[in-house]
Amino acid sequence: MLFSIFIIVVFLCVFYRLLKFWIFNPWRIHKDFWAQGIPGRYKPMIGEIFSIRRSILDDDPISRTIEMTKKFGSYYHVSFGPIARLVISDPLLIQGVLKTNARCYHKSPIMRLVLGVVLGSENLLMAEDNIHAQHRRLISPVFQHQNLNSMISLMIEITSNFLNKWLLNITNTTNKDNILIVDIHKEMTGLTLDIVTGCVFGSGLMKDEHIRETIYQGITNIFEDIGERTYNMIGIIPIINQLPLPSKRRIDKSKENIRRAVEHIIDERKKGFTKSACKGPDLLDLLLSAHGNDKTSKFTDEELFEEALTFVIAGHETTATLMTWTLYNLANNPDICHRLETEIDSILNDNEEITASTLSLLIYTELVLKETLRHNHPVSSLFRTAIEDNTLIASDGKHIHIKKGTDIFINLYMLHHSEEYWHEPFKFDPSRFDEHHHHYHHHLDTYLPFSIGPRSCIGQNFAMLEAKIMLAMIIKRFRFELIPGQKHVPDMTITTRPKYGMWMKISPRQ
Ligand code: HEM
Repeated sequence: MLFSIFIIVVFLCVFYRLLKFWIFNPWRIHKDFWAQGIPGRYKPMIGEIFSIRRSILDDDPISRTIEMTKKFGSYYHVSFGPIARLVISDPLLIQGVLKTNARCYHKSPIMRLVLGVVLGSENLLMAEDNIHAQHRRLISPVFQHQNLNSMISLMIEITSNFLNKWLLNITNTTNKDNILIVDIHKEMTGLTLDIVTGCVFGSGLMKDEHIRETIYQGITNIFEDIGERTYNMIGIIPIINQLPLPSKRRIDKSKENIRRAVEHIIDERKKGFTKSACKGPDLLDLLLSAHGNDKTSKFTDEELFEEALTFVIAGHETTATLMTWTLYNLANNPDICHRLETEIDSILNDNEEITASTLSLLIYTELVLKETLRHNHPVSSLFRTAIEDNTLIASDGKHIHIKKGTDIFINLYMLHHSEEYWHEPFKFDPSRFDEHHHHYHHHLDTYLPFSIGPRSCIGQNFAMLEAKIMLAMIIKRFRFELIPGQKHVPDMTITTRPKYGMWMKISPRQ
């Protein structure tokens, strides 16, 4: 009897929680937005899932976001499944969430559910509040210029070896046309993974082909599964998200393999069996020696593992996506490509000796990367959730009261393509970032490729350094052409990588 009552109570509790999650909470938030005169629409239970899914199946995710912004403006409320969210592309609102009111926001549960299965919660990307602040303090010095500069030679060496392989394939005697046809995104992902793992793990990774393969394969598989799990909703519904379905089991297995490999690397380094492959300490050395002012707070083994993996996960797809779209833009804009070639030819010598000062001369190269970071931003949206009630102010002066539990979708794509802030926003034009030419002098932050505030990208200087080196070396040696008849669809799930790859014809320049 007692047992039956217990079962009924448990059942009612679960039922109530589900109702609250699916119906009461989102309804409360939407009602509040309507009362404040904020435009939007609410479809109970499913929200926008089907319309988003349709736009993905139709290979046109961008039109949807443009249409919604045209219809509702730079802030509006919708739902994603059971999650009520405010979509914002207004720069002042974005600044409020990421900077001014940052303490009222956490990363959204969606992100936690999607990436948390891989990364855990004790790392810079996922941790919150005090733990995040402590990790950020420990890690910030790791990315100082002096440390980054000592990584340049390794970045060059890895890129050079990589490009030599292309050349070898092209000059292969069986290759009569002297060209190579590749999925450039896959190539760039391989290259950025080589660079980031080289800079994090050093010789420990490079000397062991098995470990390297485990990490590469594991990360590739995990990325595929989490993308899929977001859109069939399995990955974003609590409890269901933990069920041992095939995708979850695959993720767990890959994660376990990666964990063993990375723990092995860390262990070897601690014992002094391996060392940095950079001129100075690598990221693992720097993590191992990071400590607070009191010299006592150091990372635990679990934290070390998670932070090292975070660098690899946060650092490779993003940079690869930047490279892919940069080459795409260059292939579509021969004049810009020609100007870039001229700059690179005049600054780089044939021995590929690149130093920090050579890099500082590659000004147009930087503009091309900056414009791609605007036009084809690798991270097109950021997700937050309000952990307490707070008020945001939009650039039109409107005060918006945000209820605790509201999800915020920061639409960086629309911010970077707003006609209000950018002249011809859909045109690829690196010169818009040229100090001498640019015509915008607004006080608002309208360009946020690396986000802003206490959670902005800690690897941004690393990423720009790496991208500049890769682009300069690639353009110095090769020319690119898009294979006609392809669809170029940005997959907007995690990064804007091209959904169907990016097939290009590569030929040597000299
Ligand atoms: C072009 C390349 C890159 C882009 C566009 C990019 C962009 C971003 C953005 C927008 C965020 C904020 C995410 C959020 O708030 O949810 C972020 C965070 C982060 N990024 Fe990057 N990133 C890039 C490369 C890298 C690299 C190379 C590394 C490491 C080596 C890295 C490490 C991180 C970390 C650890 C965070 C979390 C910081 C925190 O929450 O304190 N990123 N990145």
